Amino acid sequence: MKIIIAGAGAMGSRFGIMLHRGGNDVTLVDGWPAHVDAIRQNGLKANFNGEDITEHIPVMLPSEVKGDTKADLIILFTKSMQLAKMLQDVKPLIAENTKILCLLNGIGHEDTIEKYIPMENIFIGNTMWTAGLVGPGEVKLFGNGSVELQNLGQNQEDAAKNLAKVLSESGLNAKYSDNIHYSIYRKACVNGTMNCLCSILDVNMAEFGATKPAHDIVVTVVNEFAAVAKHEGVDLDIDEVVAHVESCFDPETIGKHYPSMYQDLIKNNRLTEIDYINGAVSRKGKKYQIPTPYCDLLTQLIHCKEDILGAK
Ligand SMILES: NC(=O)C1=CN([C@@H]2O[C@H](COP(=O)(O)OP(=O)(O)OC[C@H]3O[C@@H](n4cnc5c(N)ncnc54)[C@H](OP(=O)(O)O)[C@@H]3O)[C@@H](O)[C@H]2O)C=CC1
Ligand SMILES: CC(C)(CO)C(=O)C(=O)O
Repeated sequence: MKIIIAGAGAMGSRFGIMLHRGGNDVTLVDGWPAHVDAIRQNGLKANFNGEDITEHIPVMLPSEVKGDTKADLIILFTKSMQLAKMLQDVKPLIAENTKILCLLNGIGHEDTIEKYIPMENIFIGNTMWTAGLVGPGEVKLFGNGSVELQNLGQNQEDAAKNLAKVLSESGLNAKYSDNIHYSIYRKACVNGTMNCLCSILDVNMAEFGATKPAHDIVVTVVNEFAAVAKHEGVDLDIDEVVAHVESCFDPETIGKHYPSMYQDLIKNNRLTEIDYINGAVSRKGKKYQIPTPYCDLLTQLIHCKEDILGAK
């Protein structure tokens, strides 16, 4: 399958490497010139579960995208703030049947994608895989993960199941979800706790989980997400979601991971996706007249930290 990874940072590199090793025709598109140059010159280097590997995958800057070969599948892996621009940049690669799969963290990305792509070609989901950029052209990949996805358009269920099969054949452990908005809110609860709290407290997920107040904070934040989700027809099972969030504390699985927001803000002084996670819940809370004090404060604290660190 001809697959374009649109946004080949940490996660795009993971998916690119695994799909390429799985025999797919993969091309990376990324806007960071130093990263693109390094991949071109030396291949994409990864420490993959302890083993050092180099994968030689074609790579382009968005400005180099041409429409000579169309993609069967484009997997979006930008940061939320870069999504609209990337959709414009990859337009020449999109044919009538090109499927678009969005696995970004955050809530409501379909509202952006719908402006560029016909509904029948949009597939949305989320992933529990992790990845870290070590530097240009180099990533660190460890642990296990999974993907859930679903079609947005009608009568596209078989296509969604086929996409899950293609990903799973490359070891990405993907499954079709018959209620992806539930899965997205459930995953957003992980990010709405782990990402901001690890960034504010300067810890990994296992270290946060080992603190006494961790459980109470997780329960309160999940309740705020659930109250808002209910207004959108998504009825979260709060105990199950709390258990899912707390499964991230396990140092034997992904507990030693520093969430992507930590990598952005603390490691690289880059702006964060907070407005698409806790910030989205705060905005929706105001709209539905539901108090979301923890999400409001966590959003503001992350914005304070962005200002203090001069994040760009
Ligand atoms: N990392 C993780 O473990 C996980 C991340 N996610 C989600 O996946 C999506 C992609 O995240 P992730 O792969 O972590 O994003 P990255 O920050 O690793 O990459 C995203 C883009 O940011 C730019 N970039 C990254 N680092 C630098 C740098 N130091 N200097 C200049 N540009 C840089 C690059 O594009 P450009 O230059 O064009 O800006 C890159 O394509 C997000 O929605 C995230 O929340 C989901 C699960 C786990
Ligand atoms: C790995 C995980 C689940 C941690 O919150 C994540 O999605 C991220 O790092 O952004």
